[in-house]
Amino acid sequence: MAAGGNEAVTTGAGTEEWKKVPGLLLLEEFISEEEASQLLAQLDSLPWGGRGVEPNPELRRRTQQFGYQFSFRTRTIEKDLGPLPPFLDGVVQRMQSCGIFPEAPPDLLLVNEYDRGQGIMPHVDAPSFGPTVTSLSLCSPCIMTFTKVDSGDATHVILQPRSLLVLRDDARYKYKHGISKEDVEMHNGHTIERGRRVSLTFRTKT
Ligand SMILES: O=C(O)CCC(=O)C(=O)O
Ligand SMILES: [Fe+2]
Repeated sequence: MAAGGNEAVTTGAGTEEWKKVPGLLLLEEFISEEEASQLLAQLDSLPWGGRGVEPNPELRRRTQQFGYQFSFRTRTIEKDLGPLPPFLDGVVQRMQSCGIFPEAPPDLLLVNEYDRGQGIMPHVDAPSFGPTVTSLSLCSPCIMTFTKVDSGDATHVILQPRSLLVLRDDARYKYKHGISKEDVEMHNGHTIERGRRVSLTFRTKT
C-alpha cells in the first residue's frame, strides 16, 4: 500500500488523541486503497504549482488548486476556477452523506504535496474559508500538532493515509495546526517514518 510499510501505527496507544481537541474528528479508512491509488494517479497526471511554478511560485512544497485560487501571499481567494472536477465526486458525496459539510458542499480543494523533510508551519486557516475544513491524507503518515492559541496546549494526532480529518468549531478557529519537518517522528512509542505525503484539503468559500 501507499503508506510505505507504516501500517503498524494504526493500532495501539496514541491513536485517539484527536478526541482531546474539541471540534476535531478523525475518520480512519475513509476511502479504500483502490480509491486512494486512483486519486493519486489522477492528481499526478495534472500539473503541480509551487517551487517556482505559478500560481504559487513562492511555495517550497508543490500544490494544486481547484474551485478557487487562494493566494498564500495575501491569504485571500483570488480567482474562480470553476466547479470541482468530477474525479472528486465520490469523495465529496461521501463527505456529504456523512453530514460533514452541513452548510454547503465544499467548493475549494487545495492539494498539498510534502516531500520527506517538508511540513507546514502552525497556522489557523484563513477567515476567507468556511466553518468546516477537511483533510484527506494519502501516502505517508505524519503527525499533525494542534496547539491551543490561548494556552499553548499541544495535542499530537497521527494522520494515517486514507484518513479524513475534520476541523470545526474550536479545532477550526481556536487551535493552530501544523506538521513538522522531521524525517522520523516518535509518538507514544510509535515510530513514524516520513515519506512523500499528499493531502487534499476541502473547504468552502465564505
Ligand atoms: O496537509 C494537511 O493535511 C493540512 C494542510 C493545511 O493545513 C492547509 O493547507 O491549510
Ligand atoms: Fe490548514
